[in-house]
Amino acid sequence: MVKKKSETAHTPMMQQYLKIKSEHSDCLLFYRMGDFYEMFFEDAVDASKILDITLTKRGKSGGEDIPMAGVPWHQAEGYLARLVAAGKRVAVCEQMEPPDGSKGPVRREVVRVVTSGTITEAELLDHSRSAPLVACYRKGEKWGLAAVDLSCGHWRLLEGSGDLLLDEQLAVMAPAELLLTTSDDSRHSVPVNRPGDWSFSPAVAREQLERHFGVTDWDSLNLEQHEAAASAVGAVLAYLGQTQKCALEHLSLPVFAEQGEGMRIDMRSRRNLELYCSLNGDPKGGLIHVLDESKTPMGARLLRAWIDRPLTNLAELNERQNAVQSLLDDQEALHALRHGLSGVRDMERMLTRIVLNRASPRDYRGLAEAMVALPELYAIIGDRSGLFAEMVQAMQGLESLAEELDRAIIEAPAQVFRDGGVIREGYDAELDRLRGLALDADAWLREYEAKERARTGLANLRVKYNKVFGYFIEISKVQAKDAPPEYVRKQTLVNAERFITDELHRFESEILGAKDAALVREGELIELLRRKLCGAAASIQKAAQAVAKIDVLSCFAHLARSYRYVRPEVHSGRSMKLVGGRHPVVERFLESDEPFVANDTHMDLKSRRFMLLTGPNMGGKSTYMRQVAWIVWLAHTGCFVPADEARIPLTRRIFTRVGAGDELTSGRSTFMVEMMETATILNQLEPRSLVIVDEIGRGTSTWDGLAIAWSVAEQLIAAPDVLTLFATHYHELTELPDDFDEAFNASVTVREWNGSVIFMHQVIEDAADQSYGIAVAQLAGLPREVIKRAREHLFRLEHGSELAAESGKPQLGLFAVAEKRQQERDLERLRDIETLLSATDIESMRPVDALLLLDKLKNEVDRK
Ligand SMILES: Nc1ncnc2c1ncn2[C@@H]1O[C@H](COP(=O)(O)OP(=O)(O)OP(=O)(O)O)[C@@H](O)[C@H]1O
Repeated sequence: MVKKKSETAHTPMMQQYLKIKSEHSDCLLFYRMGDFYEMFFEDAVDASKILDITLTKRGKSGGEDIPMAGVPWHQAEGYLARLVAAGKRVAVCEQMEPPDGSKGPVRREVVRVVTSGTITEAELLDHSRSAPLVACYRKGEKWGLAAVDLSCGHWRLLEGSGDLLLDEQLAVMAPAELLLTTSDDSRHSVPVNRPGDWSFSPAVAREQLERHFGVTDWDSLNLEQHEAAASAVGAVLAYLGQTQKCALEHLSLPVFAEQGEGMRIDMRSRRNLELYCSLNGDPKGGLIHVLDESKTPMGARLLRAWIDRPLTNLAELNERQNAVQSLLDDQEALHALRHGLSGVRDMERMLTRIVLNRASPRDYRGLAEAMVALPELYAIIGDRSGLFAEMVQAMQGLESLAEELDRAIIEAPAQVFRDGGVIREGYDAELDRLRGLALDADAWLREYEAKERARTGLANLRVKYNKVFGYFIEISKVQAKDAPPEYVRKQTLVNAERFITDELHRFESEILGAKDAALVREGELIELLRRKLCGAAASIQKAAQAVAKIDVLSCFAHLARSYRYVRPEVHSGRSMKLVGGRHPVVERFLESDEPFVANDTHMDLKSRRFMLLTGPNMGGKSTYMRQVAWIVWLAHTGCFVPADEARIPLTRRIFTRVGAGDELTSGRSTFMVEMMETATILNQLEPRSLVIVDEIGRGTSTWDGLAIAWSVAEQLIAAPDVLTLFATHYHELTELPDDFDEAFNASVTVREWNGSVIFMHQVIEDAADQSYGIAVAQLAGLPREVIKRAREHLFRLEHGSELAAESGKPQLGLFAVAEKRQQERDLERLRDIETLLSATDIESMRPVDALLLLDKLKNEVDRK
């Protein structure tokens, strides 16, 4: 702990620092001093460790050195990123006036608090995903969420009830920062802030909306009926007010749109299906990576959002599919669109930085280029109807602003405004004049010199410049006496006299001031442009969203064309027909000499609602089941699907239980995770669910495992309106179709050749004949001795009863063993009850003890 001396003993600057720091005690303070942001005391010590920068000292406090560390202002972004990533909040304190040596320290103010949910700098953000600030308001079971992506200006408001749905929605939103009320003690892995319960209120939302957006028509936001969401909006806006301290014109209005539920897929299933990354954490193995062939950052983010939140509204889905089809049918337009899109940079985030006054000259240039590209894009789209009509409309009307911005900003501006030169020549006459003044100074001086020589007749009159006197006229000693009276003598040298004139003086102040004046003029022009852009912010955001949509739709069309995806027919019936289905990720990563084997899937609610999939390890069961899940999922996003033909029932939920790794860090074993996933499925099943179960009951004894798998399978078969694909290594389960008409067997084929196995990856409608586990183990390189011994054991186990009959010892069948164990356990329990009762003296018992005993006995019985 660094001791602080009383404030009066500090320099005025340090007093100012301490005052500002005390107002932002929960933040690290970036205190602007000239070209650096300096940090002092503990902030300096912390930052020097996190950023690996030198810790120095400046002045003393209580007799001890004050630690200091600093970062150059023009490199602040990278340092901010690292501090925020390390969980810090940083208050950025700027000099609010030019330094003036005569008075005390210059006025400084905190202009912004950087937190993980309020970052806007390109370097600190992943272009392909949004990182929203989310406020969560809870009242009993009910909750409201308000998510705002400050860097793009989008809102998303949700309401619902129950923790399960809330956790699911929060996980999909993936907030960068969460705002909670003080009573909300839920645990989260993202930074949490509690901005004060007062701010979670519709009244605050109203007041803030009026202040920031001039909104008085509260009804238009549809928040009146959604108090929980409105309360969350209040918290977000109040927090942004506290941390951003500037206008937020780029934010769209927080309108509560009835989103309908959409398809629900819990976070575990998303992980199991490898949506964002492969199970081993590699993003390249995730579906998003494989599908994201978008051209713009806005497109990449929207693609993720569409895949993240599949639709269950058939009309909306159809609109998307129609748009994709229309581009697929017009290759020329598709090619031209994708070409046009590739030059469009991140309009949304550049605009945000411009509105928040944090932009670099390159943001202005980038936005100019993006806006200039819009007419070309809507010209290609032409008069297509449906979704396209809306998009074209959103992109129109910005032409003159785009033209002006393009005319104003040079082609390749510098990273910072400091040295000027950002505005093009010819854009502003006054700027051109000021710049011209500086440039033409030499010519003017030569002209002036010639004019004065001619006027005075002094042949050796010279106009010169030095740093001490500035511009002056020098005349040799001999001729100096003939200098005209308006020449004012400034200095006498051995051989010459130096003079100044009013005209020269005026010129000098103009020249010396011209550069500064040009910079100031440029600043004014940029500010004017900025205001115009702020005024058009909502339209530009809409245009950016239209660009994002065009990008995603053309990406879908491109995927369909490049990888042979077909348009799925999503229908309100219950049957599924996939012909030649493929796994979108696996098919891309296979070596070229190893083609992906396409497979069909036919399911319906009557006789084919439960597929029991058996077959050897490595046979392709997991791949097959995931491919079915992916095709169903993608079909609900508007994306075409990897198959030759696809007819898919409208699906409301996808559940998966897929061989998870241990979640040791969360203190759960493999078996525990398996059971939790299974419980989630069985407890939440609802009509129109698709269930994928890839192995169940492996982490425990064979008997327990088989018994659990069997009863889970029965439950799934009985569930109304649910389609299930169930892979297992328990061959005993292949008997299920004998007992249930709704179930059928399928297996992945394998061939034996020269004592080895060859995986055919073909799914056929039959149970697997054997398991090939030992053959796969041999392929994996298990020592020969172990394989040999395993074969002997296998033979003994498989022929156990025959061997036993031969040896005279009785052998029990699978269920006979389980039954015998159960009997033994029952007997044991009965003995426990007997012992308890015989040790009881009823005579001496108080009524309450009798009741307690009864309760104990009942528990024993219930345990059964
Ligand atoms: N249809 C297919 N066409 C081509 N290769 C495939 C196909 N399906 C699977 N494969 C290949 O086989 C490998 C193993 O497949 P998968 O993991 O699906 O087998 P599995 O039967 O689930 O095995 P296990 O029971 O051990 O989990 C995959 O990584 C893939 O390389």
